[in-house]
Amino acid sequence: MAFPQNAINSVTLGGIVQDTATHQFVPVALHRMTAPLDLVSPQFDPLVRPSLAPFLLESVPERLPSRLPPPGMAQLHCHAGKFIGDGHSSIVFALNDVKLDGTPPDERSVPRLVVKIARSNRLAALAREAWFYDEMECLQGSSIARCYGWFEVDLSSNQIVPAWRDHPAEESGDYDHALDHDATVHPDQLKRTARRDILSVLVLERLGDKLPPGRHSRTVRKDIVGLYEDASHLGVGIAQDVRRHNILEAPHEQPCLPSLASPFSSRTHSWRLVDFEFGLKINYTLAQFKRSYKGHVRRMFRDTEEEGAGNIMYIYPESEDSGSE
Ligand SMILES: Nc1ncnc2c1ncn2[C@@H]1O[C@H](COP(=O)(O)OP(=O)(O)OP(=O)(O)O)[C@@H](O)[C@H]1O
Repeated sequence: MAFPQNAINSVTLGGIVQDTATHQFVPVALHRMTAPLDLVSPQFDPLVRPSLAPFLLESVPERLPSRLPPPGMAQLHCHAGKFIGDGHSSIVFALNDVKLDGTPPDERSVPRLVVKIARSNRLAALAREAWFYDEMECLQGSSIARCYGWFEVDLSSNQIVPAWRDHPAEESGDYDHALDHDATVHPDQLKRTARRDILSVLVLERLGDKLPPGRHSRTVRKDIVGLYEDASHLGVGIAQDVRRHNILEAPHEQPCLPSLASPFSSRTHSWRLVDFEFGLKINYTLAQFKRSYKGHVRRMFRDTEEEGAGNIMYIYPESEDSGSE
């Protein structure tokens, strides 16, 4: 039986929140959040000269209607397990002991899951990412991970999240740079930047390994370029964050769901994208998107190859190159 991405209404999550008095981990109940449609303000580059017509659309493409059924009321019970990875904004754990409405889920319809936990000072970034998962619903399961929802709970004064301390961000600045990507910052987002007492998470399908360092075949390169191309069809640019850490293998460890064909290219990808907090919704034509992501993807493959050859960790320079492959 199908288990749609909006079937879960609440999450009871163990292994993340600790009681400061007893030092015991306590389960917490998170409720489903809905990102308002205007949470992310689209960028609009005006078509000031006819010569810009190949690059700019007259308006930003509207969100495609959702194909999901009405939201469900399922309760997910789970426990945070192995640490999988982290970044500027979040910490990701595998989910274990998953139960839906009290029973283990049907493995044919519910994949292995992860929980992506916002750092206490990156609540706005996670909200932005949740918005992009909604915006790209038709790519979930083909070019991006399936997202089973955005959930939150207010923490009480005697609750802490040890993961925030145990997996600190590399840079300690408090400012949430995800907000730089909005022309107008939504009032909800401004409120979120002032809070430090919310546990905010995304529940995502668990994908495979990151794109490894080394030289990649033409087939892999084409597959990955196709992921960015798919997002462009929705007016979504994610070229700002092209890094091999955000390109993960499509899942193949059971239980997992089959990869779907891209609704735009009909190709079934072997790779998927994650991490959309720096996404842009913008009035670019496909040609302009291609100009923007191709250079970033080419540079990412070049760095990945050099990293494989010499174990060099690349710090990306500010300047961008672009052009066709
Ligand atoms: N759905 C997933 N399945 C498996 N691993 C994942 C998944 N999502 C994220 N990860 C792992 O967790 C790491 C951190 O996730 P992500 O890059 O989304 O975090 P972030 O804090 O938004 O990162 P950034 O530093 O780019 O802002 C990823 O590099 C990846 O290894």
